[in-house]
Amino acid sequence: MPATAKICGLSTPETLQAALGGGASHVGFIFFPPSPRHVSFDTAAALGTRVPAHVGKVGVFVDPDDALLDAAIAAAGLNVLQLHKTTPERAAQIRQRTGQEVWAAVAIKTRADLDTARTFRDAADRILYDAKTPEKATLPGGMGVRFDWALLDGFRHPLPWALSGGLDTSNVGEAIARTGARLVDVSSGVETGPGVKDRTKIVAFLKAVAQA
Ligand SMILES: O=C(O)c1ccccc1N[C@@H]1O[C@H](COP(=O)(O)O)[C@@H](O)[C@H]1O
Repeated sequence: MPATAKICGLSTPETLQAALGGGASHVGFIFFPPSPRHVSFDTAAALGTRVPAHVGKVGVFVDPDDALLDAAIAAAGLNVLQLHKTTPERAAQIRQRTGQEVWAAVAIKTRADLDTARTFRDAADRILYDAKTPEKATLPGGMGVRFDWALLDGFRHPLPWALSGGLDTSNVGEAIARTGARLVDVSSGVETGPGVKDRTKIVAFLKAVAQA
């Protein structure tokens, strides 16, 4: 079975269509105002209606409150919540309250950072290994930062998982071969500038994943 891919940070019908037409298993919408990929509820609603039922609709959040989650779920018809900078306790509460699938983003720079993944064992449905962005960065993701994939060698994953952080068409094949990832996630690697998704890059990325 080939690996599957989530295209994250979509904000236009054209780039969403490129992701769907190229065979993405998941599409992601960012609900974090400081991000250049942030979408309004109206935009998310318009995009959400175009996504067929077999494709996962992932909302990306940074330690969200209940009001934001409820509004985003209702607007876009989300079925996955990707949580950054959110404690296991809060993630478990969100999962219980919303009944949604929860992905816990775990920021990796050193092997010790993998310990955090274990803390989500009973709180999330999937771990998303992402690279740690610089200390003072505004965004906890979406910056094209990659971590050392060798850190995952021999790690007993506590949950199903996905690989993220600095992936693009040129390195995703190697990333899949090196880590054994069955699901990969990309944002800035399919852009021409911050928040500007490129249809050609999306299609090329998905082709590289399918061929890996
Ligand atoms: O993309 C963003 O702006 C963003 C904002 C807040 C939290 C997460 C965000 N992006 C996530 O980070 C990963 C990695 O991005 P990249 O491929 O390295 O650019 C991405 O998949 C998003 O899920």
